Amino acid sequence: MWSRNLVQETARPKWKVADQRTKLPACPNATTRHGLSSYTFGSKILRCPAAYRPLEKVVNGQSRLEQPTQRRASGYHGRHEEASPVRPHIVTVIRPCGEHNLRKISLLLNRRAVQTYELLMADVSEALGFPCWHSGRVRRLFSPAGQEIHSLSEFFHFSNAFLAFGISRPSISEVQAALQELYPDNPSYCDSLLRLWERILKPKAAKTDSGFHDDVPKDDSVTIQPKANHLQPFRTQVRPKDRGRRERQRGERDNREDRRAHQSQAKEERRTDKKNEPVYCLSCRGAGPPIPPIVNKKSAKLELNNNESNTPLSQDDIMKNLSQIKNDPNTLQNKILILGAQEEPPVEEDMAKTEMVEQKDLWERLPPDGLHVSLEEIQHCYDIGGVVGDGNFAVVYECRVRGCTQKFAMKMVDKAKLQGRGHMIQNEIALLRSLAHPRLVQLLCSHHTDTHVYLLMELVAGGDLFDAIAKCGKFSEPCSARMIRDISQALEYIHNKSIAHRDIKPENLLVQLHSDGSINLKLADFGLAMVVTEPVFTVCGTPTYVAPEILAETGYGIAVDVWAMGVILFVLLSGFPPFRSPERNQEELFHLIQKGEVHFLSPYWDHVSEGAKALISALLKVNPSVRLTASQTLQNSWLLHAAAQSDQEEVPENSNIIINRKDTLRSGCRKRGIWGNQPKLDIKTEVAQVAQSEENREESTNKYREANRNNTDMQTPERPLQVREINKNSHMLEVSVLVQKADKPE
Ligand SMILES: Nc1ncnc2c1ncn2[C@@H]1O[C@H](COP(=O)(O)OP(=O)(O)OP(=O)(O)O)[C@@H](O)[C@H]1O
Repeated sequence: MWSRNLVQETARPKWKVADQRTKLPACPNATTRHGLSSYTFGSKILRCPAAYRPLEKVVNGQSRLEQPTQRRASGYHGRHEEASPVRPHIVTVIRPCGEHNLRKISLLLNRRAVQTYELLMADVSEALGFPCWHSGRVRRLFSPAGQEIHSLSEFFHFSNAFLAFGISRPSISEVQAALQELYPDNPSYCDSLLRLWERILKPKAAKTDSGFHDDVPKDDSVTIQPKANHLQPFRTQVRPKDRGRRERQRGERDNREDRRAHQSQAKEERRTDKKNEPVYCLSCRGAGPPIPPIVNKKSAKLELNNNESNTPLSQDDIMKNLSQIKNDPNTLQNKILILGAQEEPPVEEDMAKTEMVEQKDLWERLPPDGLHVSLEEIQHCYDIGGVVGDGNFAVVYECRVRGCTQKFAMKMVDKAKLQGRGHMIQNEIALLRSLAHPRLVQLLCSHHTDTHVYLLMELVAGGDLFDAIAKCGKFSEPCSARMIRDISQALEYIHNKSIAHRDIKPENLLVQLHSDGSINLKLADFGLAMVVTEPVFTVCGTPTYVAPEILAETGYGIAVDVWAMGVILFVLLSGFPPFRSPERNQEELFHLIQKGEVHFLSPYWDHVSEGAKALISALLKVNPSVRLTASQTLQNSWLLHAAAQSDQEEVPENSNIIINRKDTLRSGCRKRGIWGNQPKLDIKTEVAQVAQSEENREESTNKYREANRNNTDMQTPERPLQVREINKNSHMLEVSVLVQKADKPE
């Protein structure tokens, strides 16, 4: 059993899902399973044949409820009964979307972390690609034999496979396709299940509402609130008493259309705005004082120097100055001044001073920090600009305090999306308030309205490391060393406070661009961070970066962050992660992580120094007690040497670090954490295939260096990646993205 007092959990673990969208051919067959991945739990799936046997091997008829519970003979996993409903549990969910499309996911579920059935449904839906606001979101779950699931206990006892449906009635062929996907090797079992479904789906003029609506288009493009009255046969006709509701919904739809029209009009007007004018929401424009022109990012620097000199000060010096002139550097005003000082473009001094006076007054007009405010107050105080990033729970916008010239990031968290995970954002706010370090994204203040939580943060304008890797493919040793130094500094700081971030990954590392073209990383997203005082057992994180001790459930601590940093260093230098499953099978991936064997494959690693490889090996030690710490990493000789080299290097003007975020944002591949650029495990074949292109790249690299020396414009060849869209023509599926090794350098 889980030891309750050992679980020091403050944040609900995230369920991370591999990409699982499949387009079935007209006649589904075994090949349709290609590319699907499952969430499994290391080698444990292999050790528990009764409860977790692979879906394909399920034999006729019995659900898990009917199967006798088998005790495992070995007792290998002491803390759970293998069939215990509280044990981490792997389930597969299939959502038919039309006759030839379906979406399939496999999830590793930690029963203890699931709080309500509604939350479970929302998470499953989100994992399938239907967020809670989406009309196609999952409304009903069924076992393969057609029993509807109504509660958490049913969900965790019933089956390890489910069919998910939206509001519209599924057709028998959709169900058939889903069953064939679940049990491709067992057609007779599929047939017997299908007979049950035929009975369930048979249209009857029943008196009760089945919860499915036959008048809804199959593509779920219309939002209709579900009416769940379960265990009833599906109904073909709409009850008269539903009409009022439908009309209301139609009214809502009209409103939405109005809103959309308004938005597109606003967009159009923005487009015609003068070049260089900041883009702000037109609807908010009238609400506050007029926006002064964008000037004087240097102003804060001058003021903070206390007019003693015009030379830029480091942030540390500014902090010192601030405390000397009796100001508390942790006040909101000074945090913002300090951040302002980090921005570069020089402007006229006088204007700068005037602006500073304005800015100082402005902070008093901000809504109270940490308190509940109205939307009007938010609109009155802030100008919200364009989107700079989005995550599972939040959208981050560029913003300004009205009347102030400095740009910030406003992270808006939709409370509806949190669904019982409100403590995650509270946790993030509480931790960020207690932290202040140049390698961490700074929280300035927070507000909440009835519907949203607003976090005013330092704006880190260079995108995140995920996008940078997707753009550049891989990085030089000096550049990688510099980034790892930044991450280590951030980790050293939080680990000294016993805080584990628990979600170190490129998406959470923001790229700060300096005027000289150099970059630094800043650590963001503390949603899973926690103070670790004793071993933690909660399974969370992102598969590629998850540490073996998390998977082993032996208790973990801050060392999990260092493991993830080791994975990142590997990715930075090679462009693909150290532990990969060619079939995107999480079971295999977790097995490899727990084995912890790192292979530096030729030719990818041939040109990487032994020092870099040694550091990776020292960071990716399976045993956390012999793994390097963040402080030790900072003392590593390769890191010191290579990072110093990077500090001295001139950054080429055509450095490719500034990336077009649209590709990755739109595709959603960053959300799903896809590493499409991983080489297949059959490396011999691959080596043969890429040998030629490697030669080409070598040649091209030389040309690039030459071009740099001559200062001519040329794109970096160090971009072995191409973004390729698949399923482009299917309106049912969102665009999936594969990042592939290019045959030739660009
Ligand atoms: N201060 C910032 N400045 C610029 N961009 C930011 C900032 N904070 C976040 N972003 C961008 O927004 C994205 C989403 O932010 P964040 O990771 O905090 O959201 P989330 O919903 O909590 O994420 P997750 O899905 O990991 O829980 C980031 O990946 C990053 O690209």
